[in-house]
Amino acid sequence: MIELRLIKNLNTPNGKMELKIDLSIPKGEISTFYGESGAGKTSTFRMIGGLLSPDDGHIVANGDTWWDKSKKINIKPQDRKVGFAFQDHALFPNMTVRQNLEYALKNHQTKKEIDDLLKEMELGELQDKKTDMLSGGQKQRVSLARALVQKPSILLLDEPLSALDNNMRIKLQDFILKFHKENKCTILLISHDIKEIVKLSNKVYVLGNGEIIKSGAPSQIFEQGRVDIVKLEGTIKGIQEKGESYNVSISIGNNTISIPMAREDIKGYSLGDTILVNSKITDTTISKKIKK
Ligand SMILES: Nc1ncnc2c1ncn2[C@@H]1O[C@H](COP(=O)(O)OP(=O)(O)OP(=O)(O)O)[C@@H](O)[C@H]1O
Repeated sequence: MIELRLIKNLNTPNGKMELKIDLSIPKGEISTFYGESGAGKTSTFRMIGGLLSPDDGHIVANGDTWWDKSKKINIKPQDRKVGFAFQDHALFPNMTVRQNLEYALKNHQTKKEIDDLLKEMELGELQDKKTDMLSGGQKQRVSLARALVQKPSILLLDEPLSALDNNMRIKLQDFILKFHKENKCTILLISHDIKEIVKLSNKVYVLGNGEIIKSGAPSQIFEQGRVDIVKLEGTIKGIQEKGESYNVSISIGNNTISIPMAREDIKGYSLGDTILVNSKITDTTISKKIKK
């Protein structure tokens, strides 16, 4: 659990904005911050990471106080058990990809952990390249890899996949889910991509003008806006007869949704099938996945 009570006066192009966050973020989940540009998402993450000082409040992460105005506590960024991938990447430009990752290794960790990460994130071929030679998307992948090296219990990911092509983006979304499952860490994500948010998040906090204006499960948040969610890949986890129709539960990344289906529509589908979930969350159908 991360307890956040943050007050910070920010200077925006439209004048002063008071960022005011009062939240308890559940442990072990993926929670996403979503909202208009300039709402204060990155500033919130920078305060959790210790890169920006709040004006008032406290930050308590899994029982450890990282910052508390009244108790005069301010733990250094490197002593907070947090990994972060920020939009500016903050890589060492004159070091290679591998050296950037090795720099983050803790004493007890072995170089094999870097090898595994390079392989999983398809960075092997780039490992000896200096990071200032890389494209924006490649830098973004290195920055994400570096955040994961120490297997931190809390990860702050500020639009970690925004510069990637669709294929790589989907691969790394799956990798983030796998990493989350294996390490049981708490992930805080900033994303503008609704498909990505629905796939990855347990909970969404919508930030507007420095305050949380809405929070809930992704389906609740995006249902209200009737946002198109086209073609998300899922797996059939359950088919339950309910009178004349069926309830089909489908896992999509970190979420499970349940949709009603008529007897004739369910023919040809079985447990474990990988399917595509089409259209709006509020009006969902499924279709066969075409094998490439
Ligand atoms: N150290 C600071 N002191 C004062 N104001 C700041 C500081 N850092 C950022 N700001 C201002 O705070 C506002 C919110 O910025 P922030 O980057 O947190 O928003 P955001 O929601 O992450 O936006 P985006 O989605 O565009 O990244 C901006 O107008 C920014 O100029």
